[in-house]
Amino acid sequence: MMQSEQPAFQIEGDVMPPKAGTVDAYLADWAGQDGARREVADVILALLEASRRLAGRLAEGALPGDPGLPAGANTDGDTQKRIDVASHDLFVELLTEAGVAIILSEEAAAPVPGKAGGRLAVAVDPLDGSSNVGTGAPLGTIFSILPADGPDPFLVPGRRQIAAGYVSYGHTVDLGFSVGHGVVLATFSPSQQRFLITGSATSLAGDAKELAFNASVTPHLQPAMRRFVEDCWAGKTGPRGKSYNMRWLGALVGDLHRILKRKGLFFYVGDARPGYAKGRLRHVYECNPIAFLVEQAGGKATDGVTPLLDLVPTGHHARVPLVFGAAEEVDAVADYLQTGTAQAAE
Ligand SMILES: O=P(O)(O)OC[C@H]1O[C@](O)(COP(=O)(O)O)[C@@H](O)[C@@H]1O
Ligand SMILES: [Mg+2]
Ligand SMILES: [Mg+2]
Repeated sequence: MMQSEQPAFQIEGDVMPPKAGTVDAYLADWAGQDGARREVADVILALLEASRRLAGRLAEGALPGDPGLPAGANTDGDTQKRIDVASHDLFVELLTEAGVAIILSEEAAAPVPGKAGGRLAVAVDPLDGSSNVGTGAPLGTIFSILPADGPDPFLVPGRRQIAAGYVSYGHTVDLGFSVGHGVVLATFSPSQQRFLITGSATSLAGDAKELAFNASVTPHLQPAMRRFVEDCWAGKTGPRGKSYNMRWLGALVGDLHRILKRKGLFFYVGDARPGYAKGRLRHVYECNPIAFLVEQAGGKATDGVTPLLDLVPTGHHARVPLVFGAAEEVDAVADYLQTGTAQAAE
């Protein structure tokens, strides 16, 4: 697992705005003759191939056999479904083939060794939102690519990520990824069996008017967060001065994709329910890639106050509170949490 004898894995270069075409062509252009970039591109292509196969299986639903049948439990105590386990196996197999040294997945207690001598580590939530399986609502895959070095490649600040991305399995199969030059968006074309670039993420530099959070936890939120929510719902004449709408898909990747397309604010912070002191979402393979993508789109991602990418995960499956989206909304949450009052609102 430790590749400390290897040279540091560095990716540098100019910004390359996406242009129409396939993701394969974009990555080939981006990588050029650069060996390190080529390795990253190959890993992203392996992730996309796994996603393509997973999307095909998801589209068949229960016709060949119910993918939602229970198959065990993961380290977080979540019930695993057959499709959780199958998607884990698929991603580990293709990532190992692509030369990844070590893989951290939501569905395995410890990181899984991949290819000996590989220089990259991948953290992945192979199937996000799996409580949606069988309902037709969106599901997702989310991934983070890191250098496979140091005592533990995953227990490092998220700023060390080289690339991150997701695939959202909704009525379209959508990809968002970043190699550190903005967020490229693409949609899978079933007729061409390729991801085709559709553009880049909407700028998240300003404000937004859509909230995404599990509203059923409102009574358990700490007072400052409850006040934030109440002030948002108070609308134009309330302290936040505008009307908010609510969207919650129950799949983080789906909410992320919507926010990258048309802005918004997502939060899953700590609450008073047993086991939820740090929310529900896992630092390494859910929150870090999201923070990387959101910052690349001009937005912010914090644990409520501190930029998430500056924090060191306390364990492979550790949870962390997550607030992300349009920069001004994320700042407003931090103001409420720090002052405990509505004086955050202008
Ligand atoms: O409905 P809940 O339990 O509050 O949590 C929903 C959240 O949990 C998740 O389903 C966790 O991800 P997994 O399905 O990969 O465990 C997120 O996608 C979603 O945002
Ligand atoms: Mg998840
Ligand atoms: Mg999952």
